[in-house]
Amino acid sequence: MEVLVPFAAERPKTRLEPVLSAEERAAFARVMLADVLETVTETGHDPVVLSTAPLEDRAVESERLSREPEVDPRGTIEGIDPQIVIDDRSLSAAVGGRLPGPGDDPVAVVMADLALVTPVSLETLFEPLVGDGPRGESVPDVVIAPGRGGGTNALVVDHPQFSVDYHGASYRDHVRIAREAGATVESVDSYRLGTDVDEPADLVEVVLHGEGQAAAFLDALGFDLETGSGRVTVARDSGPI
Ligand SMILES: Nc1nc2c(ncn2[C@@H]2O[C@H](COP(=O)(O)OP(=O)(O)OP(=O)(O)O)[C@@H](O)[C@H]2O)c(=O)[nH]1
Ligand SMILES: C[C@H](OP(=O)(O)O)C(=O)O
Repeated sequence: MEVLVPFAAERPKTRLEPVLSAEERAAFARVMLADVLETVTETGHDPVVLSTAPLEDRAVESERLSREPEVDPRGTIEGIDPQIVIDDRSLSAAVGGRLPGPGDDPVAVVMADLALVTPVSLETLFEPLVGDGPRGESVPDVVIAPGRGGGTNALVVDHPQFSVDYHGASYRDHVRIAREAGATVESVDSYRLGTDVDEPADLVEVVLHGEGQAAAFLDALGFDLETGSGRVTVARDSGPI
């Protein structure tokens, strides 16, 4: 099964602008990508990065980041060597171009900003379609991991008529598209798969529960929890550089 990891290499993570500089956002996106690629590999699948631009071109020259020996701002993916496909079309067009046709193997799509993803959580996505359990009529054609806020954080597709329409309330759109295509859908109930890192508030989850390079990256930049009478937030020990 092909596991696609879409990646916006240019100007990524704009919604983190209140807490990270443009260079830090680019580096953080790369580090989260590295965590996702490592996790996909640990499940026994070979990830394919579907990137808007070559990754080599994204220089990261942050003075502060270069002073952090613990953190590689490009993300360490030693020994993984993922296939990288460049496609500068929109997200939906690029992913849609690689979905399975009649008779093809299933294709999975796992977003690059799932900084909490673990092999166990990813298996809950893969299991219904490509797991070792008994095959039967209950095997779904499409498995979806919804993201908080209406998005689609991960998918496995085994139906030739299914298509993608990302952005907005794409979870609802994908359920509708599947039904209209005559495909059966299963939804995955997972905190880790449901947590994509879009906004400053999402960094709380990474600081609290992250186990990979993304959590180490935030720690190196001085992020920590800020607790008070209201909801927990994050703060960093200096402003963006
Ligand atoms: N290949 C490809 N991947 C994309 C594109 N847009 C977003 N992605 C990836 O899709 C996933 C979800 O992206 P979003 O959170 O919607 O967008 P983002 O660019 O990461 O962040 P924002 O700028 O804050 O919207 C991430 O893995 C992105 O890297 C695109 O146009 N092409
Ligand atoms: C791509 C988009 O991601 P979000 O903006 O919801 O993180 C979606 O899941 O449709």
